[in-house]
Amino acid sequence: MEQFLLENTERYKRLVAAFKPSALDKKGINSAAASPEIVVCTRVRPMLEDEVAEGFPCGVYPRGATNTVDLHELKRPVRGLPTLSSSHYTVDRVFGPEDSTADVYESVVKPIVPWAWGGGIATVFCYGQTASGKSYTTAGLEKCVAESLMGGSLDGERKIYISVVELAGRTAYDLLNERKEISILEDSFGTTQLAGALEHRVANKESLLGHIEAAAGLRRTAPTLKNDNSSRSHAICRLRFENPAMKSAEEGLLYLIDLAGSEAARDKTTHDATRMKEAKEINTSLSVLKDCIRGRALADAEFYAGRISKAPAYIPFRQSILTKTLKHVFDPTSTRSCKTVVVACVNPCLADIGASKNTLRYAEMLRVVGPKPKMAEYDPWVPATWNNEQLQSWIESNSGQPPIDPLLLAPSESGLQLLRLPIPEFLTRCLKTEGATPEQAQAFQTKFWAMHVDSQRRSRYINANKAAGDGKAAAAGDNVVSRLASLDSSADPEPDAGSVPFKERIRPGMVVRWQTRPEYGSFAVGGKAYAMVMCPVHAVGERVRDVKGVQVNPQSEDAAERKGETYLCALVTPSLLPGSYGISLWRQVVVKVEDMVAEVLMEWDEATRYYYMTV
Ligand SMILES: Nc1ncnc2c1ncn2[C@@H]1O[C@H](COP(=O)(O)OP(=O)(O)OP(=O)(O)O)[C@@H](O)[C@H]1O
Repeated sequence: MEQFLLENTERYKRLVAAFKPSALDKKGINSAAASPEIVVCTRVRPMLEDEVAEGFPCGVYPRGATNTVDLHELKRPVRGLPTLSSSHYTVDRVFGPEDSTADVYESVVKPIVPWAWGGGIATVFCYGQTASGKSYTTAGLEKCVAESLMGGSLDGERKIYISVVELAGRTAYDLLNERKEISILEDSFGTTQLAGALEHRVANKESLLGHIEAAAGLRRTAPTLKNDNSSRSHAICRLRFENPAMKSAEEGLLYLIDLAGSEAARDKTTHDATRMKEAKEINTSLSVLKDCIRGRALADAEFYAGRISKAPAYIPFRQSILTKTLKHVFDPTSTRSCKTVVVACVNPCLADIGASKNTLRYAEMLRVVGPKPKMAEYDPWVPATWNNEQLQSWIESNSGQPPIDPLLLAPSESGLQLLRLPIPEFLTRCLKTEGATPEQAQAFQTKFWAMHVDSQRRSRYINANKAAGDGKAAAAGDNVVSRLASLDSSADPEPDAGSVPFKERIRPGMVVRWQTRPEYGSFAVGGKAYAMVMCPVHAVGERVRDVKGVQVNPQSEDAAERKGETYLCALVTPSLLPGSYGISLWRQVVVKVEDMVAEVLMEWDEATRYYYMTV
C-alpha cells in the first residue's frame, strides 16, 4: 500500500489541490445541540521530518476557521487511474499543525481547571492512534496545568495531591511507586479507590512536574513493555484538591489521561498472540469509554433540556477497568458535576490515513446530539426553570440572615447552572457574603437542592397521573405533593409560624439547639447540642428513663411544677456524610424550655437517608 501511495504522490497532490469542499451539512453546524459539559476537539499534529523525508504527503486538512477536518484517501480502482476519496468530520474545536499545546490548553482545558479546584471533577482524555501526539499533548497540558495551579491565580488555598497509575490490560500499576501493582476497588460507599497507590502532596510547580516526569520515565522504561509501551497502556494522572477551609466538603479532582493507541488490534502482522489479546482489551476499553462518554453527555443534555427521566440512564462503566477507575465521572447515580475534554490526536501522514479516519470517526461519535435545550416556563417551585434574575431574587429572600449576596453566588448562572455547580464552590461563594457562616451556607445549599428534588418528585407524580388519564389527580397532586414535601422538613407547616416565637409553638418533631446541663454535657458536639422534641415529660409513664438511665417522670413536685415546660427529646447528632445528622429516637434527654436556644430546621433526604439543616 505504501509503495502505491509513494508512486502516486504527485497525482494525489493534484487531486487534493483541485478538491472543492461541499457546503457543510447538518452535522457541521450542530455544535449548539451537543452537551455543554463535554468538549470534543481534534488536534492534527505537523508532519514529522521522517514522514516528509520518506516522501509521504499530508492527508488530513483542518478546514479554515470551521470545526471541520477534511480527510483525503487515495483509492486504487480495478481499472484506470487512482481516485480521491474525501470525507469530513466535525467536532467542537479543531487545532491544526500550527497550533501549540498552549493554544489547546488556553482554549479547552484552562476553563475546566477552576472547576476541579472548586470541588468539581474535570477530565481530559488524549485519544488517538500510535504516534499521533497523545503523549506529547498530555505532557504539554500537564505543564500548563502545573503553571495554572501554582501561579496563584486560583481562588483560595488548596492542598494538592498527585497520583499516577497505568492500566495495562486488567492490571493497574502505581507509576509513583516503582510500578507496584495496585488494585482498583469499590468501597462500601460505592467510591472507586486506587487501593495501594501512593499519593504525594505537592506544594510547588517543580515538585508537581518532578512527579509527572518520574511517572513518564517509569512508563517509558517499563521492562516488560520495552518498545511502544505507551501505546499499549492507559496512563491516568490524578490531581486531588483538598480545601482546608472546608474539611468536610467533597474534594476536587482533575484527571489527565493519556490513552492507549487506538489502532493496536489491526496491526496483526507485527503482533503475537499476547499482543493481540492486549490489543483486543485496549479496543474493548476504548469502545466502552466511547459508550460511557456518550451516555454521560446524553444524560447531561437531557438535564439541561429540563427532561426528567424515570430512572438514571444506563452507562456501562463497569465493563472496563478504565471506566471503572473513573466511576464518579460516569456513574449516572453520582451527584457530582463533571466536565470532560477529549482531544482526539491525529497523525496527518497519508501512510496512516486509515487509523486517522477511525480516530476522527470516534471523535465525531462522542458528540451527542441531545434534546434541544428549551427554557421551561417559569415556576417558582422549580429551580430548573429560573433564569438568572429569578434565581437572584430567590437567593436574596430565602438564604437566611444575613441574606447571601446573589451577585456573589450566582453572578450569571441560571437555576439549572447553579444546580450543576460543585457543592464546595457553592459554599465558597456563599461565604464571600459578609457575616455568612458555614452552617448557613450548608443549610442554604441543602434547601436549594431539596427544592429541586421535590420539584422533580412533583413532576413525576403529576406526569404519572396524566399518563394514567387522571387529570383531576394530576391537578390535586400538585397540592398533595407540596403538602407532603413540606412535611419532609421539621419546619412548622402553618402559614403564620414565622410570626410566633418558637417557644410558644413547641410541637413534636421540632428540632432545637439547646444548652446542655452538666448531666448531659457529653452530648454537645463542637459546643452545640441538638434535640428533637417528642412530648412533654408529664405525658410519659413512670417506667421511662432517659439516655443516662434516670427516671424521666418521677411525679415529683418539681416535675409537676414545670408541667408543659420540660420536654422529652430525642438526641440529634452529626452522622457519617458531611453536614448530615441522624435522630437517635431511643436516646432520649429531658430538656427544659428555658434551655432551648433556637429552633433549627432539619430536612429529610431520601437519597442519603439522613437529615440536613436548612434555613
Ligand atoms: N503537535 C506536535 N508538534 C510537534 N511534534 C509532535 C506533535 N505531536 C506529536 N509530535 C511528535 O510526534 C511523535 C509522536 O508523538 P507521541 O509520542 O506523543 O505520540 P503518541 O500518540 O503518544 O504515541 P504512542 O501511542 O506510541 O505513545 C513524537 O516524536 C512527538 O514529539
